[in-house]
Amino acid sequence: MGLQTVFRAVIMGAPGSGKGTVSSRIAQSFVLKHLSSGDMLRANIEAKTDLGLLMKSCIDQGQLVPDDVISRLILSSLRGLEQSSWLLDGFPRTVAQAEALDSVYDVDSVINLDVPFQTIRERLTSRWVHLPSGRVYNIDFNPPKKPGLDDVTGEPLAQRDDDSPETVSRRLKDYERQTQPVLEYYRSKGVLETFSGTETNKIWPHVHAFLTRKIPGNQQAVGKA
Ligand SMILES: Nc1nc2c(ncn2[C@@H]2O[C@H](COP(=O)(O)OP(=O)(O)O)[C@@H](O)[C@H]2O)c(=O)[nH]1
Ligand SMILES: Nc1ncnc2c1ncn2[C@@H]1O[C@H](COP(=O)(O)OP(=O)(O)O)[C@@H](O)[C@H]1O
Repeated sequence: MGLQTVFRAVIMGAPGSGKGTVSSRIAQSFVLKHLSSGDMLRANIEAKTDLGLLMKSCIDQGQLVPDDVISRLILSSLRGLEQSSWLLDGFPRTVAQAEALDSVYDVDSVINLDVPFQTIRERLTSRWVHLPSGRVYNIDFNPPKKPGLDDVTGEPLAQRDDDSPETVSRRLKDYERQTQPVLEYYRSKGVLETFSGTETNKIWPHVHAFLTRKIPGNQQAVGKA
């Protein structure tokens, strides 16, 4: 073991709690690889891969995809990243997934974004995404520079099929039933760190301070906070 080691983290929170938004800030401030399960699944749908075609209706309806499918996808993406720090966003979402991850890697920290469901319902109906990159916008919070277009590529933004109010309700219910037990799982391992609030801009400084303590100095991007 060298002096500097890698840092392996998971970011958790209900759909719409800000995982993607906070993850992109983390990826700007620290040297680590951000892997989003939702982005990977949507990329498969866009590219019409066998996996994407198989999973599309499941995802559009707001249902979780089967544990073995997502576990295989994520664990294979982590292969080759043994020497890198990483942040998993959207995985694990069930205890079975957490156990699958655990069988291969120890997780150093789990960042839990705790945001009231009412706040989330309001946010998700005004979420717009650039599907190819996963960049996420919000009409109120972080609107694109040009309405309806991605800031970087200028390509059109889309609303997610699973962000309709009914589907959001279903996703929040599934979150309580299937994902909250994962928080207990990590709490019992002593790696859970919860950040509560209704605004990402207020939560973010606490996440940043926490990671600054946790992440080896050579993996902190200079001049960015
Ligand atoms: N109004 C408001 N919207 C936010 C805030 N933080 C994130 N959002 C938006 O809420 C939506 C959900 O955030 P996202 O990061 O995609 O959450 P995820 O589903 O947990 O990955 C997106 O449209 C974000 O732009 C906030 O503090 N206030
Ligand atoms: N770990 C996972 N297990 C099962 N399904 C997943 C997982 N990650 C993503 N999905 C599928 O992709 C959808 C979108 O996920 P994600 O982009 O993380 O959205 P959000 O956090 O906004 O719910 C989920 O509703 C689910 O259908």
